[in-house]
Amino acid sequence: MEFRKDKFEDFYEVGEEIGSGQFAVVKKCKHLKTNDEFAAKIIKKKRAMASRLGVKMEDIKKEIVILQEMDHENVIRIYEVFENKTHVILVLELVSGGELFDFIAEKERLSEEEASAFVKQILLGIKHMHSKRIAHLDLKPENVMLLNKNSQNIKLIDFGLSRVIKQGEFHRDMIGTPEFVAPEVINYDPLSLATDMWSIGIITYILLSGCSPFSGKDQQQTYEKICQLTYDFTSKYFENTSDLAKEFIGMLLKRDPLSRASVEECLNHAWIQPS
Ligand SMILES: Cc1ccc2c(c1)c1c3c(c(C)cc1n2CCCN)C(=O)NC3=O
Repeated sequence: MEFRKDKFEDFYEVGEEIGSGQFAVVKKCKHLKTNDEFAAKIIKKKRAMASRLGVKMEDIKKEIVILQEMDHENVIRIYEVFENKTHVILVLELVSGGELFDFIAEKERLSEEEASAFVKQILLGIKHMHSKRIAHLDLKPENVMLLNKNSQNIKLIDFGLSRVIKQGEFHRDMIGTPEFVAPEVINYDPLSLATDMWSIGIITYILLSGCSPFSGKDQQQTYEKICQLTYDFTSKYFENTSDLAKEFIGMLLKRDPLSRASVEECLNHAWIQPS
């Protein structure tokens, strides 16, 4: 797989930084010829084998291959890739609505109709990924972006941890964000497409209540709560939540990955907006 070796700045005007991670920053950029705006994810290449800084080219290529396979309105698109001595630059579709995380924070909680509409869009994006045997493995409100302010349209981003899960094959990997990882991640048991379904259960719980079912005072306590599956709907925020919504969450927050609802079963569940 070859990437453009031209100088990125000769074709794009680099704008403000809009995000940053361990070895990558995301900046707005403008295509000089067309004036179209994009998001540039600038990933630092790992220089030497011994170095801990940067991302291995094979992992960068895995993310790019997964992005190039995506073709769905609820999944962010990749347009082109530049590479220089020190970095790889992914030119990605820009969304301007910000993170679902911030949207929830501002609104405190959402109505069940709003929550169900968001969850449906996440399910449609995940259905597309799972249809290609790709698990996201880092689903959380920070990785669900709104197309624009106050729109119900969302796009899934950040496939740095995504994996192709071949039929019957399992991956073991300690990845993801503590609050959103499924028990099998903590127990180093096989990961699968069902690992994403657990995270969708967590996201739904947060959309409806504003609180996170397993978050503890530290990572250790969070992991314990996840493995003991100690969650409930007693929080005052669930007083007016329908049994249908609780049933939907209940069919996802199951310890055994094989007993969790699939993305199709979720889309057919009565709580998901018919439309
Ligand atoms: C308006 C805005 C603000 C922050 C953004 C983005 C867009 C954004 C984007 C992307 C990524 C990987 C991260 C992004 N971030 C960083 C935060 C993501 N959790 C992306 O692929 N397209 C974006 O618009």
